[in-house]
Amino acid sequence: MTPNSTRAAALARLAQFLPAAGRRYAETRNADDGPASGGRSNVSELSPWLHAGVIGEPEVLEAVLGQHSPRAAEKFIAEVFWRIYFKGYLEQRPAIWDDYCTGRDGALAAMARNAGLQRAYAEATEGRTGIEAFDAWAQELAETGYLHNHARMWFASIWIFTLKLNWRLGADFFLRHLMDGDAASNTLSWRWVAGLHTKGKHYLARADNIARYTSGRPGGALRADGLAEDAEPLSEPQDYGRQKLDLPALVSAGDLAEPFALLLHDEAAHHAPLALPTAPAMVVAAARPTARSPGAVGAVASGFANGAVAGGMAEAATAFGCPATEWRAGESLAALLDETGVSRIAVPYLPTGWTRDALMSDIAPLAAQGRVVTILGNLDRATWPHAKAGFFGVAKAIDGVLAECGITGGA
Ligand SMILES: Cc1cc2nc3c(=O)[nH]c(=O)nc-3n(C[C@H](O)[C@H](O)[C@H](O)COP(=O)(O)OP(=O)(O)OC[C@H]3O[C@@H](n4cnc5c(N)ncnc54)[C@H](O)[C@@H]3O)c2cc1C
Repeated sequence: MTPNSTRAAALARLAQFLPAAGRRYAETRNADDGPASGGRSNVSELSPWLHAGVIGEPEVLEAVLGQHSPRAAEKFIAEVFWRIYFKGYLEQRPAIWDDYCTGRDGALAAMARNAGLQRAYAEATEGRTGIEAFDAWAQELAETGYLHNHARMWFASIWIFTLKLNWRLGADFFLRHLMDGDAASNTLSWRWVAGLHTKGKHYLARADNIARYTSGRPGGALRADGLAEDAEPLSEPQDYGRQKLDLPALVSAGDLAEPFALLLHDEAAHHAPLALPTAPAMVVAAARPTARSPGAVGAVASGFANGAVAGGMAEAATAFGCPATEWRAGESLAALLDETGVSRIAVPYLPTGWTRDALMSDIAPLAAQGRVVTILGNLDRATWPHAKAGFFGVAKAIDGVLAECGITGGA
């Protein structure tokens, strides 16, 4: 069953998790206790809604700071900023995404010519490697569309260093199945595990660590025999230079004075986090989960994305009392707008990744005609300039950014 992608479900989950977002999170977040029908108790599981823009980071941080001191919530706040950091980092090095796509396509083509690789890939993705922990996570991912952060690190490490499979194929497997599949967090986390993000510093999974942090699973601790324990980090010839951020201007009510359409997409599926200064004359909804990969996208991940965008479209139409229409893949956005008689369109910022790749060729000509108003949230705008290199640059800016954005928890 596809989990409920509505904003009401996101807000309910936030409310349920809030009491645990302080010291409890800091102390227990590393444990992978397995899926739980009422939700895990030590991590928020908010990532699918955050990725889809059904709920926004500012409101999550505001709610957490409303219940916990900045000190007690420090760990949780930092994790939310990791998401924003990765986005800002990729925005300044978009070639990493382009090279990932090219490398993934090359790896898929190489696999199509190699029966041994096909077998190894099938064993890994179907959970038949014989490494108990890895196999459990492969199946859990396909069934639930979610993995705990620690499980993602161990899984990626075993994929790269023990099974010696191409990291891009693993990143692609994640994107095809994670409800929260995100071009920035996923690509850069796989690169981090491989030793490519922080050059020369890789993450090696260890059986004792896995057993310790999976001991709370219903079936007991997971075994992971035969892991590569002294593999070298991966390396690559490229050195990705940083390009200047080119952020859109702040949007004022004047920019949206004329009738405009609001675009909702895979990474901004709900109008509420956008806090529009004026109401749109119509809503246009574009869900493109199949653009995540040339391969088949899992039913749970695509169901969540399609549900989030369709639900967001219906809720926006009701909230603004305006018509709504779907913009399907292959249709012309310009033609769709011409039919409705609305000339301008407000587009929530399309970060580097497949959503931008899938939609931008239609949006760019409209932008060149001055018909597009791009909306970028204040928190991203304030944080991204700090995402120049390592996370440290963002970590030390967190207090200032929160103050600048007025995120105080009501204090
Ligand atoms: C190999 C690998 C691939 C990953 N792929 C993705 C991905 O495609 N999409 C994605 O959203 N996250 C990804 N992550 C990061 C992280 O694992 C998930 O964000 C987190 O597990 C989501 O669960 P949660 O909502 O319960 O997190 P919580 O622990 O409750 O954290 C709250 C929020 O903070 C953010 N967050 C937490 N940890 C991280 C992190 N390490 N990096 C970035 N953001 C973080 C998420 O938005 C999360 O919802 C990946 C990590 C690894 C190691």
